[in-house]
Amino acid sequence: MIMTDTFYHFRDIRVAETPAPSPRAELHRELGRTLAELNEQVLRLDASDDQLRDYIQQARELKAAMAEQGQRDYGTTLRRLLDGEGTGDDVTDLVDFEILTGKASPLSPPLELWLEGDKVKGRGIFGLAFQGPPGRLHGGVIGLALDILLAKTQDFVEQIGVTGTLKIRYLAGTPLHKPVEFEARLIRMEGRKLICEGSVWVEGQQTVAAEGIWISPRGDYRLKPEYAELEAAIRA
Ligand SMILES: CCCCCCCCCCCC(=O)SCCNC(=O)CCNC(=O)[C@H](O)C(C)(C)COP(=O)(O)OP(=O)(O)OC[C@H]1O[C@@H](n2cnc3c(N)ncnc32)[C@H](O)[C@@H]1OP(=O)(O)O
Repeated sequence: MIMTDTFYHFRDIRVAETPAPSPRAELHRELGRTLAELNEQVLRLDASDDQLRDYIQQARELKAAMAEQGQRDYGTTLRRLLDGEGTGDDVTDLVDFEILTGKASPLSPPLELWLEGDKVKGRGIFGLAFQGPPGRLHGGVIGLALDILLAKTQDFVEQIGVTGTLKIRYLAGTPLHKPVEFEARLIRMEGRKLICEGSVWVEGQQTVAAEGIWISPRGDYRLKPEYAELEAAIRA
């Protein structure tokens, strides 16, 4: 574990964003990327039965070798963060393995998300593993991406809640292998409800529109003091 002078609290963590990764976190990202590439490679692999048996054996041996290392405990990491004593490695341990956005997850393109002014922005290139209709991104994967994108509007506010309602209108197919751009913003807050909207774009054409309602389990949503200037934008 890398020791640093900076400690993180769970509430400081932004969806899909981390501090600068440590060398260990960089290696996890490289391993995750390599496994994601392997996942693309395995699709309809044109190998003989003998070759496939050999790959199965190799994959089992790799899994067994990794299993001997064990896995760091999620609960312990989360506890340190909830106590405000999390390290940068604790943050990457949580954020980097999230589905779709985690930079060390083999289940991620990855989809990158960031805040820009009063908006959440995102970008990702999706491969064949994410295919729905031929050559197009699966609508359910788009739904997952929108769920994470819209959840990130909660970076602007105090409280973190769960998806209550997510309405999606698919306007056109979203192609694989091309940069897909995402955008979301806060519309308004009503007590424990946060209302937001998002969109998906490819080469300047909008392919998807979404509206969401997030529910805070306890406590009303309100803007973080550093985003107080959004008040005018979300009322406009
Ligand atoms: C520390 C680690 C944290 C970690 C948190 C990390 C979050 C990561 C999230 C990842 C994304 C997910 O996968 S989230 C997982 C998918 N979502 C879920 O599993 C949610 C399942 N549903 C629930 O748990 C519940 O139904 C809730 C919490 C959403 C609502 O229950 P409740 O708290 O009893 O709400 P209730 O009092 O009835 O209603 C409060 C207000 O919200 C409205 N409302 C209630 N439900 C909904 C709804 N589904 N859609 C729209 N609006 C709704 C009501 O009309 C009311 O409005 P008014 O009368 O006041 O106007």
